[in-house]
Amino acid sequence: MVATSVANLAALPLPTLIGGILVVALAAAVFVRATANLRRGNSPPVEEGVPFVGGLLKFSKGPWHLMKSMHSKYGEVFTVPLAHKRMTFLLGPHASPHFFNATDERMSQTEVYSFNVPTFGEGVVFDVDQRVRSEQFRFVADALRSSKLKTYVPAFRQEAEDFFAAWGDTGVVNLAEVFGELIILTASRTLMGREVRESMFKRVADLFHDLDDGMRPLSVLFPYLPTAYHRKRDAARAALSDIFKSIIAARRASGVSEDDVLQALIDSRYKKVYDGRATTDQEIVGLLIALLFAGQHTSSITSTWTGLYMMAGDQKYYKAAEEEQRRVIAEHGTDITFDVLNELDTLHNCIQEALRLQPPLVLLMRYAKEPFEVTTSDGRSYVVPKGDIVATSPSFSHRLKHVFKDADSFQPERFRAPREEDKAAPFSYIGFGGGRHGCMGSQFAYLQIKTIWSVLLRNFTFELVDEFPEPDWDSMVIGPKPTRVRYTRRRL
Ligand code: HEM
Repeated sequence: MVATSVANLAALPLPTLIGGILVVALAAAVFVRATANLRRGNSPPVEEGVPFVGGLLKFSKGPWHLMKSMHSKYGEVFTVPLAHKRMTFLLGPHASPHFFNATDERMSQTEVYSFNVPTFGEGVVFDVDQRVRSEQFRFVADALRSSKLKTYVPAFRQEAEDFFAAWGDTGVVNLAEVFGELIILTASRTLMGREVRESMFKRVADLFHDLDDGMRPLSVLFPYLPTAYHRKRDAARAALSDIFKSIIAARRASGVSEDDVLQALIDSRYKKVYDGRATTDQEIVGLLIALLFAGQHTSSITSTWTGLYMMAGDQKYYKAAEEEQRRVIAEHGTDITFDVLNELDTLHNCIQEALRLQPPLVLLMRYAKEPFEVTTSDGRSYVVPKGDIVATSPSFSHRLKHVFKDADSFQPERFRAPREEDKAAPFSYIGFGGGRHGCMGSQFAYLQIKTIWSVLLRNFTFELVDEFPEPDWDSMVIGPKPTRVRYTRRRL
């Protein structure tokens, strides 16, 4: 039967044959799409004109333009085909609660963030099931709770003062580079521990650099591709693991307990899984690396933007933050403590506003494990099908003009009464994410950035040498393009 049909086809003139094939292919495509839509119910609008690869190309230029054009065309919920996948966006405080409030059984992180496994290591975070992960995050939450954070402030201060003591009376620096170096120093003291800071900082910082350099846009799709960067990453991961395992062994042998996150992870025990055993060395190293990754670029980028916005224009906000420092010095003396940092509302709001305008994590993602319904602010209901990557975006949500007045301008006072624009609706402000997986290090980050900027405000004035920068969309975590500033030493 098949043979006969093929013979008949072969007898047809070529143009007729090609035409016939095209008609059949077109009909098949229409049928597949129509039945797919039926199968999916009323799924969100898809950018039909964009072929698979087209979405990817637009995306590779930075997701901002793609989100802007799709949002103006379709509203808060839409789907973009990305290579062989579909990414459905839920943008703004009306649609994004579906993202932030969903249980892990409905919207999972594992599928979309598992590219981190070669970096963080096996047996932790995205390499384990949800029950184990939530226990491991409990260890992290304990290590970062307020009573512990208080003890980290003197270390932040010491590192910042020593670092800036090496600056001259005046000079020109790239702030992003400065904070990149300083944040790994503070992290080494408070997260990795005294041993690393005192005797092997340079080696660990170099290894961390190689590990970080091995995480590139290509690694998201192909984390195990045998590239030179990935090989260096794997070697750095193994070397870091050896270093930390020997530190852990020495601490266990000596019985000495330190005040740092490493110690908190060593002392952690599972409650609901693994028969209540303690963390293994491999898990401790993996969690520590995951924390370094979560906090390093995000904090250094936010420190940089905070400074750049404060010193831009007529320096209105730099002067206001200086005034605030004068006030706390008059009240409490020159010490920088946990309680003093908690009084710095102006500086706090400047950091918050820098993070609103320039959140380093532009897209947050999950994987839809089951279909779910979402209703837009104008009453349209869609069913997002199982298997979609679901994304929301701090950068996009933070610029919505109906949520934030004059959304493109730097106005730290928007967070204070009577405006309090971030509180008008849940999930309006998502620089630290929110809901079930909100950032566990937000308080740590605020304390660290406030300490560093307090030291700077008390000792230097700044001016921009270059134009105010654009974001650099080529990186994984988005920061400003290199920008030079001039510092001048003075005492407040
Ligand atoms: C300005 C600095 C920071 C920013 C902007 C930031 C931002 C974020 C965001 C947006 C998320 C949510 C990710 C998602 O929903 O997929 C997140 C999660 C997380 N962050 Fe941060 N972060 C910062 C600093 C830190 C620091 C310093 C630490 C630790 C020392 C940290 C630890 C974590 C952890 C453990 C999670 C995962 C929480 C979970 O999945 O349940 N972050 N962060």
